Amino acid sequence: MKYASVIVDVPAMQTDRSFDYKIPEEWQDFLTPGMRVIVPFGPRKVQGFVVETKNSSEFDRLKAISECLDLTPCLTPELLKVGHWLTEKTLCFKISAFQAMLPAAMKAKYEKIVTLTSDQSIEHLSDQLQPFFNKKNQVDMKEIEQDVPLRIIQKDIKNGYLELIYKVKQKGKKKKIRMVKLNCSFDQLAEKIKAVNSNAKKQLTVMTYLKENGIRIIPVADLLAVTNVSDATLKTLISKGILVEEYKEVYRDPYQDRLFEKTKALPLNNEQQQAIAPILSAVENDEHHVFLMYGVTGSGKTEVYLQSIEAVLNNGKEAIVLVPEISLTPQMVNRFKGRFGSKVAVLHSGLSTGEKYDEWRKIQRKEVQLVVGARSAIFAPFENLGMIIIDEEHESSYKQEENPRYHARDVAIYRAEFHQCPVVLGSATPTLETFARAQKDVYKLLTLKERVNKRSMPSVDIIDMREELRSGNRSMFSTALIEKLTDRLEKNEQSVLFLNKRGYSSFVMCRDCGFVIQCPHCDISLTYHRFGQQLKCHYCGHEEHMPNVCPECQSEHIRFFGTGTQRVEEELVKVMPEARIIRMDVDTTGRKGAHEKLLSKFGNKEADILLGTQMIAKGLDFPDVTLVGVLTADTMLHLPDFRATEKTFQLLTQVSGRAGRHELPGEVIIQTYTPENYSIQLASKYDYDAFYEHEMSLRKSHAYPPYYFLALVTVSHPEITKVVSVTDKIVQFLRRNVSNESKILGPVASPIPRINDRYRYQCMVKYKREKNLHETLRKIIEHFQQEMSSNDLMITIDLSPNTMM
Ligand SMILES: Nc1ncnc2c1ncn2[C@@H]1O[C@H](COP(=O)(O)OP(=O)(O)OP(=O)(O)O)[C@@H](O)[C@H]1O
Ligand SMILES: [Zn+2]
Ligand SMILES: [Zn+2]
Repeated sequence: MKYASVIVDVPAMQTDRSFDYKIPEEWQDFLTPGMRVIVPFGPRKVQGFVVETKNSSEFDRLKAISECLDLTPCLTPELLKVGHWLTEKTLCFKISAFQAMLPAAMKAKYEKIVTLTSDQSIEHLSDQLQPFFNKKNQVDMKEIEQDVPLRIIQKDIKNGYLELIYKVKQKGKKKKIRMVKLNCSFDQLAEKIKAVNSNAKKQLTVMTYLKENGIRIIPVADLLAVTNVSDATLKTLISKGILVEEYKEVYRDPYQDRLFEKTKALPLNNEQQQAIAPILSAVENDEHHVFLMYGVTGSGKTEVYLQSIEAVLNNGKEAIVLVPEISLTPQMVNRFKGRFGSKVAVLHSGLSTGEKYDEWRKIQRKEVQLVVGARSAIFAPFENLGMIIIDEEHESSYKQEENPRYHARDVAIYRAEFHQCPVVLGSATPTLETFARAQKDVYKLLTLKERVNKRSMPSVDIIDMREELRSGNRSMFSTALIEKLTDRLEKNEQSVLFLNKRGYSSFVMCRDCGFVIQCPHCDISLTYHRFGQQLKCHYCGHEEHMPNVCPECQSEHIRFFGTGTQRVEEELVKVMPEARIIRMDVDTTGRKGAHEKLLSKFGNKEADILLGTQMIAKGLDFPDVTLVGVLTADTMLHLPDFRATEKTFQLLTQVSGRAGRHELPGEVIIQTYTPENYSIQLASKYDYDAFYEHEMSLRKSHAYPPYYFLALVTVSHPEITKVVSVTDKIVQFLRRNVSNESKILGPVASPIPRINDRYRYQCMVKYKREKNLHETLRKIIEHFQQEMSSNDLMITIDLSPNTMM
């Protein structure tokens, strides 16, 4: 008898371990760890992951596995290890860790389909399977399962003749394209052409086209386009039996119809050569090191990545490149596709569930060797990893803000250790944590001090907006900014205007009584969206219509405050009516592909000014951009977050880096109400080193990372008294169980004290060494387990909190 240990999909403390099941006879040969199964669990049947198979079990009276969901493991042995580690590291349930590593398609409802890998495969199929594929190349798994044992199907999958795929039940998603196929030989076609009535010109056109070009099968859309006939003509040919219709599954590659200009490795300059040498040596010798490539904007970091990857692929290994979601622009993707073509899979949240699954399958089937993607691409199921690159290492989006609360950088280092390969972290403004490690030689520091071709960094002017106001300028643009924008317009150069929206929204306030409209469920003001005159809550999604009068005092003087991009655009049109403006924000980029269209319009110089939010801060590389304006530099400075200054510094540096990247020199204007703030001052001088020193001393005196580690416990419940008493108990328990060296802050209300009608309290542990902290935190969860499942209590623990919100 064989047994399987299974982690079941019941996310709770009591079930957060593996359970043993019997493996039915017919599946014993092929059931391997990493496959998903359905098992009886109490009165129900649940999904689970097989984590181990074995010949004996210490338990008796075991139930048997009811169903196998995979015929190929969806998690490699290494990823299973990563899952266990994630559980330890982030205190999440094992099942959450495993599920986080799979594409969404495999968590949704789906049908299982078995398909032939190619037309020739049918000849090699087992006798029992052949009949299913005589007429079609895709068969529902349910049909086959009834007659053919799974191990026979699995054998043909292993041999590469069949593939099992999951088809997500999705509405309106196109995953097949309509094709027409010739239903006779070319000789027969020639006969038919002679026989056709010469009045049927359109039919003749189609038939002749197919014959002369030797085409047997073609997408309908293409055929219609080249022959200029209508669908009705094809229908006639189909009804005559000359053509047959067929739907063919295609990879939903969103970049498929773009052509990539092939690029070649550029000769590296001196600094680049010095930076790449140790990386290449690690690749050659299969050594695990973490490199920090600290290079100013435009210093050619990406070129170094590309050539390092080339070495990895030449070595027969695979690579993962993480880039922040918002800089995963077509421009960025093109740089990788241009160099590595079809060896690249791209994973980002703009793809549909099906598209993501297609890209993931390319990795699993070893059809690609390189993945470029956002955070979750770190779980790409490569088995022969040769390098992991994290571009813009400092980006906060690398941390997942829901369970499992992991940081992609930690996962990268863990995986790279396993594969004995290098990790390259790149940034012009590394996080203090990372830079501190590089200073201590835990990470190897590689420095690119100069821009490519010794181009100078753009010069930065800080404009004090309070001065502007005093001298009578009440608009949102300083005199200097307007002057420079006008100058660029005259010279036919381009400008980028950046509006820092984070932590700053357009709220609605009554000018008479000062009443601010708040979300009825959360203690936060609603954000005004001009589109549809709606007020929205960014935390719970609540929406309401903009009122005409103040709900408090009935005054009509109720207005929205704050500067949305739309407002800026309107104001800008007033002062510079002749400028062509492209606005990029959530409203203009909501539709799929819109982002890309707007950027390529700007790239083609169909506009003079690109106006946008965070979205335009990164990765953009346009040769004619010579001016960058930051409208309000300080909106983020005042967030209740110890990283607020660091984030401001990073953002200002990134934005400034968009100007003067090619032949033309660049200029930057930073408008601010707090010009004396050191992060603004030092960003304007590109002085990361001084910023690092200054910020480190503050972190030290306030006991924040990187000097201390943090653990944040957040408690929420619909009743405030409950929240307070639970948080209080937690704090007391922590005090009894951590060392004197550690500091415990709280209980206090969270910076947003109520979300979605739930009150929120928190406490924080600051510690240097605390061997038993995980253990202690686990005990807390265990203690409240009962109330968490029955009494609507929620406790979340974040062991690397990014924000304090
Ligand atoms: N060795 C080289 N010779 C000539 N041009 C180069 C070289 N390396 C990079 N470049 C070019 O210089 C420009 C800036 O390089 P790249 O985008 O790689 O810099 P980066 O450091 O990644 O920038 P950022 O972090 O600001 O996005 C690009 O247009 C790139 O093609
Ligand atoms: Zn009022
Ligand atoms: Zn709300």
